[in-house]
Amino acid sequence: MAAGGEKIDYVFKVVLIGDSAVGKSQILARFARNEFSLDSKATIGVEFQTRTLVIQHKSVKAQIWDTAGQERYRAVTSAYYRGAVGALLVYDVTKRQTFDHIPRWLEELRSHADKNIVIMLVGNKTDLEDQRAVPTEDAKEFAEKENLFFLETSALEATNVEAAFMTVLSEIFGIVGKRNLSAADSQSNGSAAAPLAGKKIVIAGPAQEMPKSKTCCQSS
Ligand SMILES: Nc1nc2c(ncn2[C@@H]2O[C@H](COP(=O)(O)OP(=O)(O)OP(=O)(O)O)[C@@H](O)[C@H]2O)c(=O)[nH]1
Repeated sequence: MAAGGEKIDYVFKVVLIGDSAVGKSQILARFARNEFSLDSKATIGVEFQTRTLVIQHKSVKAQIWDTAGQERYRAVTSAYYRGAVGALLVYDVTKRQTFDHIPRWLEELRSHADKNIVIMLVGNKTDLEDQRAVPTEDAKEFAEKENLFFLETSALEATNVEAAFMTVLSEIFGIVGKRNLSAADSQSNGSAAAPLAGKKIVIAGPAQEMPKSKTCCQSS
């Protein structure tokens, strides 16, 4: 649930990548609005949606970016990955080719995104079990080898979509939390975020910490 809409502690940018028609837009629709559409149109360019959640009493705005799997509709790659702290690398469990292309997507991700980006491999459309072409074990093995999180989902049945995002966001939260702790340790005045106060969100490094707003600090 959104934390009242007024106070955001963190904004985490997460990108969705994978071949066309694996279900990226529907995974996003399920997570952001709890919606699903069977006649989903191919994405052209880039879109994003947000959802605000609470993780360990902090309000986290997940900004999820979705782009076209089709090469001709893809936007400038480096801009898409800039500032991303998490990624869902999606294939369709009923289409072997979409899984075979995963190493290419991973390579693109690793060459454009921050090296500490948290990556989740996602096998979507598990509701079509009778058409399965990618055994769970194959994907699990690949994920272990490449050090990725792994889950199978169904955007249609709302299976594991929440878990996929929550795993990535919680992991990012853990990393950012640790980093902020060490930043506070190294600054004797402990005011690491103070120079940003009152300004717009600054995309600096892989994660963004929101400055505390006036409303937040006066009322608390
Ligand atoms: N059965 C089933 N169909 C799904 C699921 N997720 C998506 N689809 C369908 O698969 C088709 C493609 O879904 P999209 O979400 O548009 O795929 P995409 O990866 O965003 O495609 P691009 O925008 O071209 O990159 C649509 O017809 C969806 O309704 C799922 O979990 N189960």
